[in-house]
Amino acid sequence: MPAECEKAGCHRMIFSSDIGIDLGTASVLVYVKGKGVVLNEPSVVAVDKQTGKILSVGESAQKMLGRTPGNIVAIRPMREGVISDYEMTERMIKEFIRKVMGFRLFKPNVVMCVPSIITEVEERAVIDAGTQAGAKRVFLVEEPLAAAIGAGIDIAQPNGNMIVDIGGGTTDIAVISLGGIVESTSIKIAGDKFDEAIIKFIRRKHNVLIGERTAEEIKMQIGCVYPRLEEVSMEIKGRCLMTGLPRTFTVTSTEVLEAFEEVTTSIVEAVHTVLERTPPELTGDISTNGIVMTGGGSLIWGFDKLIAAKTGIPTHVAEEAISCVAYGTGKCLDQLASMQDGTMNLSRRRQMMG
Ligand SMILES: Nc1ncnc2c1ncn2[C@@H]1O[C@H](COP(=O)(O)OP(=O)(O)OP(=O)(O)O)[C@@H](O)[C@H]1O
Repeated sequence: MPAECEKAGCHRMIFSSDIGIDLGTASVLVYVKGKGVVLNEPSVVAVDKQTGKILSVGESAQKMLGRTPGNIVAIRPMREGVISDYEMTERMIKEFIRKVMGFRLFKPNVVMCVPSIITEVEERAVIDAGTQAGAKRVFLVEEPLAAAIGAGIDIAQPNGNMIVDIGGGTTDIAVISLGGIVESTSIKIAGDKFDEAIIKFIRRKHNVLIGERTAEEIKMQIGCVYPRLEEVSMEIKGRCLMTGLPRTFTVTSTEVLEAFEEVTTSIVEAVHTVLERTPPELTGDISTNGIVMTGGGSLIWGFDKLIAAKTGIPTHVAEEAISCVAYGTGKCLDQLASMQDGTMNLSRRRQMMG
């Protein structure tokens, strides 16, 4: 809605755009009302250690990870779904808000998502980082709820749906009915742990050290959590631990499947735990509706097949799995517009004045 500028003597009309932010361990997505998802960048900040000056944020900062000279550090300020470096997170959000909104007289309302199980202190840190970064008010929504909304599930119905959202730092599993979370868990095992598993496996089996980015590439290109019909392989480069020299060698999808086993088992066990705690009526609904997977981690080859095989419940990966949470925060913005009494119609909500 256009609003008149409140500055004395100014009668320009200002358009205030509220925004939704998926503040993730691996990436930040920003949804602007009326425009959709307008930013999707890695959660990385590059800083000059001597001056404290931010050199770059997002895509360009990620290119520096592991490649910086002594005076520059490239930091991932979010770890395992929560803020690990408060100041850097705040500055990163500020930069992303500036990027999508440019100069504005009015501060935007911001809907941000958080894992379904976090402490009050961690929640408070997200709200503070958002307000310090320039939000008028920050509203929090649990990630699996936002993911379900973004995946197109009508969460308001008295009908059980299960969401498995595998991000970079956390996997959130939730059963949703009547607009709220009935059962859920959040484990700190997700995309990053798959990368670590590849690094460890290659060091043990091939005596070669590879970096995080190479591990992520392997995961995306040939990784799998369920046996592929045909084995695929890729040539990679690393540093031989015996000679200290560069070495090129081949890794196969069967090897990666083996490397992933422990991480995959933890996620499947968490899904089982939530299903076991779910009331029988809702379990019946879930077996009819199927399990919906979201988040970048769900794109590892065969995840839907694996969950379906281990639970006996049809499972599918949502379209635009990585953007579901951001779309969900966007749809929550519409609820903000229809708010009469300053509260959001979400199962658990917090709001703070900036
Ligand atoms: N095509 C793909 N195949 C496999 N993994 C992928 C793919 N695309 C992204 N990922 C992985 O998904 C993870 C990031 O997912 P996403 O952006 O949903 O997480 P996030 O929201 O940043 O994290 P969190 O919700 O845990 O805070 C990363 O580990 C990334 O490597």
